[in-house]
Amino acid sequence: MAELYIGALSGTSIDGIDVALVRFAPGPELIDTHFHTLPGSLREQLLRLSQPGDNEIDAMGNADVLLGKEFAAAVNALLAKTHTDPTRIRAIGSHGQTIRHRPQNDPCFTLQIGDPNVIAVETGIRVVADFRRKDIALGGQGAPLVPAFHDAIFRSRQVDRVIVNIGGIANLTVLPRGQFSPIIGFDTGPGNTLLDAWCQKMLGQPMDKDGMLAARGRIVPALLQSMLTDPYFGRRPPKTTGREYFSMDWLNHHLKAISRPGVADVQATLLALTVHTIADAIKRLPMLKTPEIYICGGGAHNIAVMRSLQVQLPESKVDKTDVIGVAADWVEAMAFAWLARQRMHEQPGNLPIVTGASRPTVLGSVYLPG
Ligand SMILES: Nc1ncnc2c1ncn2[C@@H]1O[C@H](COP(=O)(O)OP(=O)(O)OP(=O)(O)O)[C@@H](O)[C@H]1O
Ligand SMILES: CC(=O)N[C@H]1[C@@H]2OC[C@@H](O2)[C@@H](O)[C@@H]1O[C@H](C)C(=O)O
Repeated sequence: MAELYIGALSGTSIDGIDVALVRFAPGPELIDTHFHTLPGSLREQLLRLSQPGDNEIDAMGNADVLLGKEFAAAVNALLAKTHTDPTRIRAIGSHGQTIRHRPQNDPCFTLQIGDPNVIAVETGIRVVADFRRKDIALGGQGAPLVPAFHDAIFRSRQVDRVIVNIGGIANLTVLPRGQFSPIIGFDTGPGNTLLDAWCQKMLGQPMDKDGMLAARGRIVPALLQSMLTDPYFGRRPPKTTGREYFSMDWLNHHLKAISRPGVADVQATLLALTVHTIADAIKRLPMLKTPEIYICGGGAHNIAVMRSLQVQLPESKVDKTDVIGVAADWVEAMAFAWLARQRMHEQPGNLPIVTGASRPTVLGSVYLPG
């Protein structure tokens, strides 16, 4: 029997909440979507919580509830838009908002907020949340989780494929055409986070729309080389990272040695960093024969990013995931609908080969409205 789920996510760009209504019959079909803008004050609070600071517990407790309300509002708006009664939804899969991810700590941890109890009560729908920590309890990094979903919907028998999500952080999934070849998945490094941060700082704009500022600049080779020396890029997977690592402090550290860099030149160099680290990660993948490369996440709209990826990977066709059936903006939200369904069907959600966990496991806890 067909089932309806809603996937909800606020990603590392902290630009707003993506919600997707998905029908599983049993393959997933995207029915409709909604993007819910976060109030500016809450966005500020979340950005602050993403870096170590003062009085974090009070700030986190407050943001946890406020964000839960925003997730509920986002879901309710989608239900209204689609004239869907809440009783028809089997569950909401809510990722929440990552405010800290410390895969290198001992013990490592990850923290997502957006209280699922509030979401359940204010929507009247059961919520599956806390998707990452069971994987961490089993020795994994709790991320990336989307590779299992990519495998479920994007794997081809004929060609090798690489799916690249360019969100705040960029992550990729390698889907070899052979049924039994292992999937590879990891975070390549910064996606849009530094591009957004520099643009915000220098121009007061939340993003460099279509890479226009970057297109006016020239790459600063010394800055690019300095950033590329970061050990993260050379590390072997499993590996994940976050905006608390690739932060303005990280950029300022590398800028120190550069005398009077131009605003557009730094933007161009940051764009080159994103593209270079993704392309380099793909070039170093074993066993792939000219894979097809499909991009999702907000970075797929950055024309300059897409063009330069194609230049760096001339033998492959670089395209958006739209051409293989899912609009680039909605892959992640759909993935959390899928993960909620995995939870309700008591099926594993993680891929140990990707996260480093000791075994596949059912992910997430269930929160009831009643
Ligand atoms: N037209 C555009 N031009 C340039 N950049 C864009 C454009 N549209 C979206 N973006 C970028 O995409 C970002 C949002 O991407 P997305 O929603 O995939 O991030 P996210 O889901 O928060 O991240 P993550 O996958 O890391 O959790 C914006 O912050 C912006 O940098
Ligand atoms: C801890 C965390 O929130 N990680 C995100 C982040 O954003 C992109 C990349 O880094 C990815 O590893 C992950 O999100 C997706 C949804 C994932 O788990 O696959």
